[in-house]
Amino acid sequence: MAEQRGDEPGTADAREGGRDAGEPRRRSARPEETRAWEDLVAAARRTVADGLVVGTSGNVSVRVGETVLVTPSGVPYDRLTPDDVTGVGLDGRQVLGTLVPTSELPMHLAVYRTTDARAVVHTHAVHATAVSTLVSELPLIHYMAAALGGPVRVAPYATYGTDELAENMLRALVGRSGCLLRNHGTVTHGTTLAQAYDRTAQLEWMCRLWLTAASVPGHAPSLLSREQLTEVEERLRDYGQRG
Ligand SMILES: C[C@H](O)[C@@H](O)[C@@H](O)C(=O)COP(=O)(O)O
Repeated sequence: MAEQRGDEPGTADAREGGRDAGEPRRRSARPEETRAWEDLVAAARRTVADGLVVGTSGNVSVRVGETVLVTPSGVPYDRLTPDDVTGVGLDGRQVLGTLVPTSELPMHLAVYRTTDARAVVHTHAVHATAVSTLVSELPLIHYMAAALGGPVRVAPYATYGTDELAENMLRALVGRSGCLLRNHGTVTHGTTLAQAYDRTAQLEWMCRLWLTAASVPGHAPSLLSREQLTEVEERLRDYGQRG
Protein backbone atom coordinates (compact mmCIF):
# COMPACT_ATOMS: atom_id res chain seq x y z
CA MET A 1 0.00 0.00 0.00
CA ALA A 2 1.32 3.45 -0.86
CA GLU A 3 2.46 5.74 1.87
CA GLN A 4 0.67 9.01 2.27
CA ARG A 5 3.07 11.68 3.42
CA GLY A 6 2.39 15.38 3.42
CA ASP A 7 5.91 16.25 2.36
CA GLU A 8 5.78 14.29 -0.89
CA PRO A 9 4.43 15.98 -3.99
CA GLY A 10 1.49 14.29 -5.66
CA THR A 11 -0.08 12.90 -2.49
CA ALA A 12 -3.43 14.06 -1.19
CA ASP A 13 -1.83 15.76 1.78
CA ALA A 14 0.67 17.74 -0.28
CA ARG A 15 -2.26 19.95 -1.38
CA GLU A 16 -2.07 22.51 1.34
CA GLY A 17 0.03 21.08 4.15
CA GLY A 18 -2.61 18.36 4.54
CA ARG A 19 -5.49 20.83 4.87
CA ASP A 20 -8.57 21.29 2.79
CA ALA A 21 -8.94 24.87 1.60
CA GLY A 22 -10.71 26.86 4.30
CA GLU A 23 -9.69 24.54 7.13
CA PRO A 24 -7.93 26.20 10.07
CA ARG A 25 -4.17 25.70 10.43
CA ARG A 26 -3.24 22.67 12.50
CA ARG A 27 -1.62 23.35 15.81
CA SER A 28 1.66 22.03 17.25
CA ALA A 29 1.70 19.02 19.55
CA ARG A 30 1.66 19.74 23.28
CA PRO A 31 4.35 18.06 25.45
CA GLU A 32 1.89 15.43 26.77
CA GLU A 33 0.84 14.66 23.19
CA THR A 34 4.47 14.28 22.11
CA ARG A 35 5.04 11.79 24.95
CA ALA A 36 1.81 9.91 24.15
CA TRP A 37 2.83 9.75 20.48
CA GLU A 38 6.12 8.04 21.42
CA ASP A 39 4.20 5.40 23.38
CA LEU A 40 1.70 4.97 20.55
CA VAL A 41 4.43 4.43 17.94
CA ALA A 42 6.16 1.92 20.25
CA ALA A 43 2.88 0.00 20.66
CA ALA A 44 2.21 0.03 16.91
CA ARG A 45 5.72 -1.34 16.24
CA ARG A 46 5.12 -4.00 18.88
CA THR A 47 2.01 -5.25 17.04
CA VAL A 48 4.31 -6.14 14.13
CA ALA A 49 7.08 -7.57 16.36
CA ASP A 50 4.55 -9.70 18.27
CA GLY A 51 3.08 -11.06 15.03
CA LEU A 52 -0.34 -9.46 15.57
CA VAL A 53 -0.22 -7.72 12.19
CA VAL A 54 1.75 -7.80 8.97
CA GLY A 55 3.03 -4.66 7.21
CA THR A 56 0.83 -1.61 7.74
CA SER A 57 -2.21 -3.59 8.89
CA GLY A 58 -3.83 -2.61 12.15
CA ASN A 59 -3.91 0.73 13.89
CA VAL A 60 -3.52 2.19 17.36
CA SER A 61 -4.91 5.32 19.01
CA VAL A 62 -4.72 7.09 22.35
CA ARG A 63 -6.89 9.87 23.71
CA VAL A 64 -5.16 12.85 25.30
CA GLY A 65 -7.80 15.26 26.57
CA GLU A 66 -10.11 16.03 23.65
CA THR A 67 -7.55 14.94 21.07
CA VAL A 68 -7.20 11.42 19.65
CA LEU A 69 -3.69 10.54 18.44
CA VAL A 70 -3.84 7.88 15.72
CA THR A 71 -1.46 5.97 13.53
CA PRO A 72 -1.49 7.33 9.99
CA SER A 73 -2.93 5.24 7.16
CA GLY A 74 -0.62 2.95 5.22
CA VAL A 75 2.66 4.12 6.76
CA PRO A 76 5.05 1.40 8.01
CA TYR A 77 5.38 1.87 11.76
CA ASP A 78 9.18 1.70 11.71
CA ARG A 79 9.22 4.85 9.55
CA LEU A 80 7.20 6.97 11.95
CA THR A 81 9.12 9.82 13.58
CA PRO A 82 8.27 12.28 16.38
CA ASP A 83 7.37 14.80 13.64
CA ASP A 84 4.67 12.50 12.27
CA VAL A 85 2.32 13.02 15.21
CA THR A 86 -1.21 12.71 13.83
CA GLY A 87 -4.25 13.80 15.82
CA VAL A 88 -7.95 14.43 15.36
CA GLY A 89 -10.70 15.87 17.52
CA LEU A 90 -13.59 13.71 18.67
CA ASP A 91 -15.52 15.11 15.69
CA GLY A 92 -12.90 13.62 13.34
CA ARG A 93 -11.38 16.93 12.23
CA GLN A 94 -7.60 16.71 11.98
CA VAL A 95 -5.89 19.01 14.46
CA LEU A 96 -2.32 17.63 14.40
CA GLY A 97 -0.01 16.61 11.57
CA THR A 98 -0.30 16.28 7.82
CA LEU A 99 -0.37 12.51 7.34
CA VAL A 100 -3.78 11.02 6.56
CA PRO A 101 -5.15 9.37 9.73
CA THR A 102 -5.94 5.65 9.80
CA SER A 103 -8.75 4.48 7.54
CA GLU A 104 -10.34 2.94 10.65
CA LEU A 105 -10.92 6.33 12.26
CA PRO A 106 -14.71 5.64 12.46
CA MET A 107 -14.05 2.63 14.72
CA HIS A 108 -11.62 4.47 16.98
CA LEU A 109 -13.82 7.54 17.34
CA ALA A 110 -16.91 5.41 17.96
CA VAL A 111 -15.16 3.83 20.96
CA TYR A 112 -14.05 7.18 22.41
CA ARG A 113 -17.49 8.74 21.91
CA THR A 114 -19.29 5.95 23.77
CA THR A 115 -16.87 4.72 26.47
CA ASP A 116 -14.28 6.06 28.92
CA ALA A 117 -11.51 4.39 26.88
CA ARG A 118 -8.17 6.14 26.57
CA ALA A 119 -6.63 3.72 24.05
CA VAL A 120 -7.81 1.50 21.19
CA VAL A 121 -5.85 -1.26 19.45
CA HIS A 122 -6.97 -2.86 16.17
CA THR A 123 -5.08 -5.87 14.75
CA HIS A 124 -5.41 -8.62 12.17
CA ALA A 125 -4.12 -11.26 14.62
CA VAL A 126 -4.24 -14.59 12.80
CA HIS A 127 -5.92 -16.88 15.34
CA ALA A 128 -8.49 -14.26 16.29
CA THR A 129 -9.27 -13.60 12.64
CA ALA A 130 -9.59 -17.34 11.98
CA VAL A 131 -12.06 -17.66 14.88
CA SER A 132 -14.05 -14.69 13.52
CA THR A 133 -14.85 -16.79 10.44
CA LEU A 134 -16.11 -19.81 12.45
CA VAL A 135 -18.40 -18.64 15.27
CA SER A 136 -20.48 -15.62 16.33
CA GLU A 137 -19.01 -15.70 19.84
CA LEU A 138 -15.72 -17.11 21.12
CA PRO A 139 -16.70 -20.18 23.20
CA LEU A 140 -15.83 -19.88 26.92
CA ILE A 141 -12.63 -21.86 26.61
CA HIS A 142 -10.78 -19.89 29.31
CA TYR A 143 -11.68 -17.70 32.25
CA MET A 144 -9.57 -14.81 30.96
CA ALA A 145 -12.65 -13.91 28.92
CA ALA A 146 -13.65 -12.24 32.20
CA ALA A 147 -10.86 -9.71 31.66
CA LEU A 148 -12.68 -8.60 28.51
CA GLY A 149 -16.07 -8.34 30.26
CA GLY A 150 -17.49 -11.74 29.19
CA PRO A 151 -17.80 -13.97 26.14
CA VAL A 152 -16.19 -12.19 23.20
CA ARG A 153 -18.63 -11.46 20.37
CA VAL A 154 -17.95 -11.36 16.65
CA ALA A 155 -19.15 -8.23 14.85
CA PRO A 156 -20.79 -8.94 11.47
CA TYR A 157 -18.62 -8.24 8.45
CA ALA A 158 -18.62 -4.80 6.81
CA THR A 159 -16.06 -3.15 4.54
CA TYR A 160 -13.02 -1.77 6.35
CA GLY A 161 -13.08 1.91 7.24
CA THR A 162 -16.87 2.28 7.00
CA ASP A 163 -19.37 3.65 9.50
CA GLU A 164 -21.21 0.35 9.11
CA LEU A 165 -18.19 -1.53 10.45
CA ALA A 166 -17.92 0.93 13.35
CA GLU A 167 -21.63 0.39 14.17
CA ASN A 168 -21.29 -3.40 14.02
CA MET A 169 -18.23 -3.18 16.27
CA LEU A 170 -20.02 -0.98 18.82
CA ARG A 171 -22.86 -3.50 19.13
CA ALA A 172 -20.38 -6.34 19.65
CA LEU A 173 -18.57 -4.29 22.29
CA VAL A 174 -21.57 -3.66 24.56
CA GLY A 175 -20.38 -4.62 28.07
CA ARG A 176 -17.03 -5.77 26.67
CA SER A 177 -13.60 -4.24 26.19
CA GLY A 178 -12.84 -6.31 23.10
CA CYS A 179 -14.47 -8.02 20.15
CA LEU A 180 -13.67 -9.81 16.93
CA LEU A 181 -14.49 -8.37 13.50
CA ARG A 182 -15.68 -11.08 11.13
CA ASN A 183 -13.12 -11.88 8.40
CA HIS A 184 -11.05 -8.95 9.59
CA GLY A 185 -9.45 -8.95 13.07
CA THR A 186 -9.66 -7.63 16.64
CA VAL A 187 -10.53 -4.43 18.46
CA THR A 188 -9.82 -3.84 22.13
CA HIS A 189 -9.86 -0.75 24.30
CA GLY A 190 -8.63 0.19 27.74
CA THR A 191 -8.08 3.05 30.12
CA THR A 192 -4.37 2.86 29.23
CA LEU A 193 -2.51 1.82 26.11
CA ALA A 194 -0.82 -1.01 28.05
CA GLN A 195 -4.24 -2.34 29.11
CA ALA A 196 -5.70 -2.15 25.59
CA TYR A 197 -2.61 -3.90 24.22
CA ASP A 198 -2.68 -6.62 26.86
CA ARG A 199 -6.34 -7.28 26.09
CA THR A 200 -5.47 -7.82 22.43
CA ALA A 201 -2.73 -10.26 23.40
CA GLN A 202 -5.09 -12.15 25.75
CA LEU A 203 -7.80 -12.29 23.09
CA GLU A 204 -5.43 -13.63 20.45
CA TRP A 205 -4.12 -16.19 22.96
CA MET A 206 -7.64 -17.37 23.85
CA CYS A 207 -8.54 -17.73 20.17
CA ARG A 208 -5.39 -19.78 19.62
CA LEU A 209 -6.27 -21.91 22.62
CA TRP A 210 -9.79 -22.59 21.35
CA LEU A 211 -8.59 -23.42 17.83
CA THR A 212 -5.98 -25.78 19.29
CA ALA A 213 -8.39 -27.59 21.61
CA ALA A 214 -11.23 -27.71 19.07
CA SER A 215 -8.99 -29.22 16.41
CA VAL A 216 -8.25 -32.44 18.35
CA PRO A 217 -10.18 -35.15 16.46
CA GLY A 218 -12.80 -37.01 18.45
CA HIS A 219 -12.82 -34.54 21.35
CA ALA A 220 -14.83 -31.43 22.12
CA PRO A 221 -13.25 -28.93 24.52
CA SER A 222 -14.93 -28.47 27.89
CA LEU A 223 -16.29 -24.95 28.28
CA LEU A 224 -16.91 -22.74 31.29
CA SER A 225 -20.34 -21.56 32.41
CA ARG A 226 -21.38 -17.90 32.74
CA GLU A 227 -21.47 -18.41 36.52
CA GLN A 228 -17.86 -19.60 36.55
CA LEU A 229 -16.91 -16.56 34.51
CA THR A 230 -18.74 -14.15 36.82
CA GLU A 231 -16.85 -15.62 39.77
CA VAL A 232 -13.55 -14.92 38.05
CA GLU A 233 -14.70 -11.42 37.09
CA GLU A 234 -15.19 -10.62 40.78
CA ARG A 235 -11.87 -12.21 41.74
CA LEU A 236 -9.94 -10.35 39.05
CA ARG A 237 -10.84 -7.03 40.70
CA ASP A 238 -8.26 -7.88 43.40
CA TYR A 239 -5.74 -9.48 41.04
CA GLY A 240 -2.11 -8.33 41.21
CA GLN A 241 -0.33 -5.89 43.50
CA ARG A 242 -2.20 -3.49 45.71
CA GLY A 243 -1.37 0.18 46.14
C1 LIG B 1 -6.68 -2.07 4.27
C2 LIG B 1 -6.34 -1.88 5.73
O1 LIG B 1 -5.40 -2.85 6.10
C3 LIG B 1 -7.53 -1.99 6.62
O2 LIG B 1 -7.84 -3.35 6.64
C4 LIG B 1 -7.41 -1.49 8.05
O3 LIG B 1 -8.31 -2.22 8.84
C5 LIG B 1 -6.07 -1.67 8.66
O4 LIG B 1 -5.86 -2.55 9.46
C6 LIG B 1 -4.98 -0.70 8.37
O5 LIG B 1 -5.43 0.48 7.82
P1 LIG B 1 -4.69 1.86 8.02
O6 LIG B 1 -3.29 1.72 7.49
O7 LIG B 1 -5.50 2.83 7.27
O8 LIG B 1 -4.65 2.14 9.52
